[in-house]
Amino acid sequence: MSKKVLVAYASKSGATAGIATAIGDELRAHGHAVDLRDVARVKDIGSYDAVVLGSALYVRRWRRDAVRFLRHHADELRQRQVWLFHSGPVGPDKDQDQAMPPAVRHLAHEIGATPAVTFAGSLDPDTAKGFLARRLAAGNLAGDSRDWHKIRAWAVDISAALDATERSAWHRPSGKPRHKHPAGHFLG
Ligand SMILES: Cc1cc2nc3c(=O)[nH]c(=O)nc-3n(C[C@H](O)[C@H](O)[C@H](O)COP(=O)(O)O)c2cc1C
Repeated sequence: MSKKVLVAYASKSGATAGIATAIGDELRAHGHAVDLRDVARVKDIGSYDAVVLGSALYVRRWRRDAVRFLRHHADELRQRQVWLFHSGPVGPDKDQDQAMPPAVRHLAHEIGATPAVTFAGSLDPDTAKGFLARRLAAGNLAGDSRDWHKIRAWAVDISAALDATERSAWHRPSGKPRHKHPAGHFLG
């Protein structure tokens, strides 16, 4: 059954936005209605059945707009299926899973989401913003490490979980947070 999905991202130099676009495309290809948005522009999530949120990692932190979104919409997110990802590692460490920043881990627990999936990122000398980014992009971290196969496979798993679940099953008017994704062990 088709679901309405918000795919939101917090991206400084475009790599995470590209990952979110690929996820949105895959969900659409599987019949879901997708809104792809910069998270800073999302005001209302009331019309969505599910939310996919991704942030770039900078100095082990999520972008502020993504954390703000989780905090601001925590009550509504708790009533929905939510998947989180972050985009970060580049260069020799591109395959290393990254820990969720403590604030994000806390919020993810609050809303009952499984831990964020790590996707390798991209550091492009042409789009790097800021002195430090440009310096790093001039060294051996430069390049696009995004693994489109892994990203699309994750989106396919999300689509399958959406298909398998009636929205009403996620509505929890009250009570303590609990894990919502029975399939979370292979999604997270
Ligand atoms: C100054 C700086 C700090 C970074 N810190 C981290 C980090 O702590 N962990 C990580 O995995 N990647 C880190 N990265 C890599 C970025 O997360 C990666 O380039 C990402 O894909 C950028 O996403 P964006 O283009 O959407 O902003 C850092 C990059 C820069 C330039």
